[in-house]
Amino acid sequence: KSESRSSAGKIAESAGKASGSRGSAMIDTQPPRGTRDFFPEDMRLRNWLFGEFAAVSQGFGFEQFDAPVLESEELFVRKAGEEITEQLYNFEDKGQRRVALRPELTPSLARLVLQKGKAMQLPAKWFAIGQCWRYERMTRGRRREHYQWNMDVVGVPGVEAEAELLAAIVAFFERVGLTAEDVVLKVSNRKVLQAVCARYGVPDESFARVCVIVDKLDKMPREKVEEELAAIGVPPATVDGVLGALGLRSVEELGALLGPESEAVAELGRLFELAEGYGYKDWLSFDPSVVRGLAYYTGTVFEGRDRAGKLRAICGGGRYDRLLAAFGGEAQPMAGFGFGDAVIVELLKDKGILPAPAHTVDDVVVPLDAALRPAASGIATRLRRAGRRVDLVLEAKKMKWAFKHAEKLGAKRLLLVGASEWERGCVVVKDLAAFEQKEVPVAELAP
Ligand SMILES: CC(=O)Nc1cnc2ccccc2c1
Repeated sequence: KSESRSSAGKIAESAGKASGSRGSAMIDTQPPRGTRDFFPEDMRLRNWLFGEFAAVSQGFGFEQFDAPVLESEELFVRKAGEEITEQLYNFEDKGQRRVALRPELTPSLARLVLQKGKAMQLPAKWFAIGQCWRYERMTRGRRREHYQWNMDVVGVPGVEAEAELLAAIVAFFERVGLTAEDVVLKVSNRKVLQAVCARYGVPDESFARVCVIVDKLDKMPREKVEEELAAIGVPPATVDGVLGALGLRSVEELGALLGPESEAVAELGRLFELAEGYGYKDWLSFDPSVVRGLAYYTGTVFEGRDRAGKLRAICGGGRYDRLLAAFGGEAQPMAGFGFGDAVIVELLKDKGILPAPAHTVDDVVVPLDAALRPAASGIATRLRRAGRRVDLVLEAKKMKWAFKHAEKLGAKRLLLVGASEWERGCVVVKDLAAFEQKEVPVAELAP
């Protein structure tokens, strides 16, 4: 120990010479590119947001899970040209293993369900709040990490699962003060595209890629989308048919196009009927242009958007019944959504309803002389055991300083431990809200 200390001492000493009074040359204090630090005031907002996510999830009877942010790369290797897999934050670790920082939580959920196997109690309703990563070229300058709230239902084949998930999203928006005038949940079903593709003879194995490409329609010019579709063998006539279906304006029109026995029509109709029952129908809008960019969706798809159309999707999700099979497991119906921590904050800011949670404590305790510090520490312990948030002043301070300090902290009470009162087994309690001051026996301190 002393050996390494002295060598560290030597390094510090030599560096000291190099850069004057400071120990060594200043490190770069910024976080890695595309990532964020959470100072206490940022952490208070994040804890508030995650608290709302968790409260809604628990209100719906969902159980929380988590998995490592580091996963085997194979979980995310999909051949559908998704942005999320093209920007995988992947590398080879020191054991020559191909690993990746998770870009989403759903594959980890699937892995846990497969790991649990027969022991899974179905239906399962699980939620998670986890950091997800992507590696974007510097050019875009976009963030490389965000936190995502996920809720998923495993083992329910009917759209009752999606209806429940949409209800949870609406419950969240209502909790944070947003209304159906601010936000719309756009709903569609990939079986629309599937039926149209089948009608035009698009091979099944191209379906996921078609969805990923068509999802880019609102992000790039139509010609570019047509080019990408042609590049995977979807001829222009088919592109017109496919894109035509995305322009439908009602479930009725959809029925006319796909016929009354279409599964998509039945599922969407049932979903809107359930939405009516929940009481959130006003939040929904059938929008066949909603495809979502994840390859594994197989049925219902949805996304939350600000009605002003200023922001990117707030959240998104859908049904993905084939993911477990794709991982070599027994197929189970699954549906879920992801809800990022970035766009929602933008929206709340725009609406002027972003909370600013303050740091506060209940009590400030200060010994009025050094000899009474042990007594003051005991007072703090007593109050903390009673559940009070206590700021114990750790250095010798005058009353005036303590008073200002307590005011700054927004404390409810200032407790002064002074010699004469202590001899009587009391402390002075200043009630900072009622501007009252009284002498209180220690035993009566915890309110
Ligand atoms: C608006 C935003 O920060 N989006 C974002 C940021 N980081 C990510 C990281 C992985 C996957 C998706 C991501 C999405």
